[in-house]
Amino acid sequence: MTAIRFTKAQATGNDFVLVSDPDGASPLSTGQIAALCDRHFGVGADGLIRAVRSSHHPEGPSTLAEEPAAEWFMDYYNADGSIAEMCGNGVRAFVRFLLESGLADLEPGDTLPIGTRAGVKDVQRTGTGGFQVDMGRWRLSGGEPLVGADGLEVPRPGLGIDVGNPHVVVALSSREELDELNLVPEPRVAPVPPNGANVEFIVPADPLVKDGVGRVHMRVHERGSGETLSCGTGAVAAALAVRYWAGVDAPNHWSVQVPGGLVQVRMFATEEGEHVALAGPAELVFDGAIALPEA
Ligand SMILES: N[C@@H](CCC[C@H](N)C(=O)O)C(=O)O
Repeated sequence: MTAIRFTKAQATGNDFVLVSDPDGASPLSTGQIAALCDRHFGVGADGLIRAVRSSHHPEGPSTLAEEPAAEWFMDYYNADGSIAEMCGNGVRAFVRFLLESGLADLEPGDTLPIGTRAGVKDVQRTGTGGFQVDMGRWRLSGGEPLVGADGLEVPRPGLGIDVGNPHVVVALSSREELDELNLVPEPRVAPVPPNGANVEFIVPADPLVKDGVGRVHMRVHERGSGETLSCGTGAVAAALAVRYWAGVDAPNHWSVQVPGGLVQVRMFATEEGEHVALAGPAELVFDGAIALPEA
């Protein structure tokens, strides 16, 4: 059995195993990824990220055609080994890893473009030591499915939103209802989304808007990972959904409280239409080596 070196990272409690494979020479099987992410027999994480040079990744040609400066590709997998298009917390952890490994530089005010399956994402440092990611365009998608969950007496309507990966956001009536949800069983979405979905349950804070910033509490069940302490793309979808429901006077800056901390979501105009950005912290936790099971 060969050993693999890894770094463990977290971003508002959403945790990741990061492995460096600059030449894309060591792809991991679904079973190997699930074994590394296993919290009892492996490192334990919500997802795994391979750092691959875009020039050596199968999706590299489209990445480099979009942005030739996107040297690094975030090759993201969920804890069960399934592929995801994008991870908002993961991209901040990925940039922290690139910087601390000496694989990239990012001066305050500069931008580091990162390749993902959902296109190139521009990352900047924030004034508080974290990172802000321009998540790009978003769209309503998947209609208004009904969502059932352990703890809800009857299914509730959700709102489908695509922010590079699929989400369904469900509004609950109180903090008690949010706290009492059991998100170990996967929420039931009907009709079933063709590619699955991450499901966010939200409750507006009281007051909803304070000092011009919208505020919302969120819990999430992630596709391929189960309940997590945070989901960056989920926080973006939650803020977009609440703004959509709140109407024309709703703010374009939202603070999303998740079990693992606080992230900021901002909507802003660009030449190609509205973009949405996500900001928050990301830290490396420890390095190690672990035996890699046969593929
Ligand atoms: N935790 C991530 C999202 C990871 C991917 C997701 N589970 C999916 O399958 O789409 C985030 O911070 O956005």
